[in-house]
Amino acid sequence: MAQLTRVSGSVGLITLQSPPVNALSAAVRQGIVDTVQRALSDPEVKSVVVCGQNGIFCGGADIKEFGTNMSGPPLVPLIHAIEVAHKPVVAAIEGIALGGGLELALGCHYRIAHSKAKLGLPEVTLGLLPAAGGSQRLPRLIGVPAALDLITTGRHITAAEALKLGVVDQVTAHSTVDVAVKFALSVAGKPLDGRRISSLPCPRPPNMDALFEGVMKKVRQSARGAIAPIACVQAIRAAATLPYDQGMERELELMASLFTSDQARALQYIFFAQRAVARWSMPSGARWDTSKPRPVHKAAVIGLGTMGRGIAVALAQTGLSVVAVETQEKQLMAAKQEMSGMLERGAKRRGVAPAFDKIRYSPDIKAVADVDLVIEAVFEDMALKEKVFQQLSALCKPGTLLCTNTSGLDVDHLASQTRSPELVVGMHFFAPAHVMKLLEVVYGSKSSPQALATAMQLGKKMGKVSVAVGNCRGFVGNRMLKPYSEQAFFLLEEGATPELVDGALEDFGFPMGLFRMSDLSGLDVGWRVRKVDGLGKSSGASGQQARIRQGRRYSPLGDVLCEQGRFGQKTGRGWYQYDKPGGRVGRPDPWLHSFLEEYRAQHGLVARRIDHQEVLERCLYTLINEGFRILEDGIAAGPEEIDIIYVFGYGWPRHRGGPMFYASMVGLEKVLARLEFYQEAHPDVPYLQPCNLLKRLVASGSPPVHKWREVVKKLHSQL
Ligand SMILES: CC/C=C/CC(=O)SCCNC(=O)CCNC(=O)[C@H](O)C(C)(C)COP(=O)(O)OP(=O)(O)OC[C@H]1O[C@@H](n2cnc3c(N)ncnc32)[C@H](O)[C@@H]1OP(=O)(O)O
Repeated sequence: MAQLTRVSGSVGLITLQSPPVNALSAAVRQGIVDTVQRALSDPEVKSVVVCGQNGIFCGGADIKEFGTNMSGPPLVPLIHAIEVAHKPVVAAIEGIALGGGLELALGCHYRIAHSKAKLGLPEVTLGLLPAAGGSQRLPRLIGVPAALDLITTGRHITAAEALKLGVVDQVTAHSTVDVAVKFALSVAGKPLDGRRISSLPCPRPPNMDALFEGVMKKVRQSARGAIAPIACVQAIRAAATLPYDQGMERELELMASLFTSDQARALQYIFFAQRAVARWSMPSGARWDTSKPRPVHKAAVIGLGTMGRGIAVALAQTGLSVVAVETQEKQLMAAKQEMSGMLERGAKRRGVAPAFDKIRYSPDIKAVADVDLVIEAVFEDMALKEKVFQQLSALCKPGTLLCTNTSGLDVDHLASQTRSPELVVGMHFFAPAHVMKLLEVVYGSKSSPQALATAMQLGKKMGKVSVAVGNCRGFVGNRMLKPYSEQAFFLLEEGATPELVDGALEDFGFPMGLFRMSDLSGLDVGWRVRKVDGLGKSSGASGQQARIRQGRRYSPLGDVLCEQGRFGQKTGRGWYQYDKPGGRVGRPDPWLHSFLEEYRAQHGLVARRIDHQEVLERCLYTLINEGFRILEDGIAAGPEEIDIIYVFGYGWPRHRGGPMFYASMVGLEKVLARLEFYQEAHPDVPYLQPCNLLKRLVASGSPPVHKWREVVKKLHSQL
């Protein structure tokens, strides 16, 4: 909806009214058409200001309408009608002007923004392009290179940057609407020819072909298979080379191919999933909107290894007072030095002063006495963590929340070491903790809703995408990774190479295949865990028996490499070879290929041809199958939790929407059939056994992914 009022005698003020972000729903578009028409035909109105209700200009097209039978007036002619108006129209931009919102403002003759406003064309992040003239008007207004940057990244810019680039004409720290109305009065009756962006020539950059070629190459590389960024470049090229009308035709044509694409559906699913996971619930029925978080002003981090350093820096950057505890003097000094650098670089990037004074370093764990929350980040060793939790329980003031940054150890067991198990939760950060967006917040069987609410709120404050999950070995992310990596090892045994497996996964869209990733994080990490689990020691025996552990198929390949000191990048050798220890560029290693051949011969394995499809099906479908088990076990409340964890923490390509969404796109019948097929071929691999929930969903006609949450809820209520 939109409302027209007359202010200051002769200014027609059009206010968009559609909370929470004044998105351009059918009703709002109709409202704009009607109010613009009335304002332009009213002889008393000499100029017009467009603004949004509640200090928010406009969040763009109503994403909820996509995928429905869209009705109401389309945006392009609506914006065109504003641009060709004979009375000046001024956009008063407060809060946000995003997507269609900014395109609407670009159709106005003047743009005035509040200093705190954010502007952008984020359509690419939803699998689209700015197709209400944005791809044609923006390059005409600010030039091709700047438009390429904004449109292909979808980044939001500040009002100050918008002014510098020429997106807006003026920035004010006062009431934007008042300033815009005053300005509208001053330009009433003045000629508008130079103010209609579509009639401006697009500035042609020197070496235009080379520029577009270079940008296209860069975009293709970073897009990892996403089609929207490429279409954005093509649309801007049309702006730079074609007259406006033809450019608009090209924009429409490109948008048509994106609008109904699976990628757009996947990206829009992720947009809503990210918001859905913030509305967490616990099996007890406790929910985000009924559980009050405790205030956290002061926090402590125990253990200043890589994770602890990142967590402490992230907390300090959030504005909290932090006590950073490291009992080993040498490690404390090293941490202090590195964390100062991290704070300095972070502050420089954000244009603020470094938060050095927010962190107090201490070698003594007693320094936690007055904090509101502790995050334990010591080495991943249960005995050590047990001891720390016993100490924390004795030292902290009553009511202090105790969190463990473990990547998979039992939160309930740690809680049992304390006097107040209801105050214990897991906070699983991802390295580097001050950069990575994902936070798995793990509630144990005794965690109180308030404890979970506090950790979730803290995560949000830290700028993390926080996902609440139940307690089990590996939680959601690492638990699903296990069958995935197991299949990759089996594929090597059966004839694949690390580069073949990685190539398939990277073509799918992962930034790094499993073996490349394993070289980066260190092969010894998993080896240590396997040894604790009673695996991880190569028996030296040969034949099939050597590859059966604890009653199931097991591949000792990774263990054998570790026994040879091949830990990955840090030792210069792993699944790949590197120029030197610490080298970053991995090359296929002939030694490893011979080693695989010898290994197969030793174990009576005959190599066969493996293609990309088999790699994807075996690695990804077992991971998805485990995702269904996680839903069945009630560890994640819905597929959205799993998908957000994989997109934000595990490099799953966003344009494929996360593993569970991907399964729904592939078709659950197909996933089930392929799992059954592989299970028949490998009966000694339990992870290939299709899980009951998957079978149940297929039997009930494979409902769409947004219905799974309800199915799972029903399933649990029947138990
Ligand atoms: C015809 C095709 C044309 C396409 C052109 C386009 O315009 S595409 C859309 C371009 N716009 C965007 O991509 C903006 C998306 N929104 C955001 O980035 C953020 O929501 C925000 C506007 C920056 C606000 O962020 P904030 O953190 O303050 O709040 P939330 O993200 O939680 O959002 C509040 C609720 O508003 C819903 N919402 C936001 N934007 C839209 C939108 N464009 N359409 C529909 N709904 C939107 C959001 O889902 C939240 O709703 P809840 O029900 O509370 O979850």
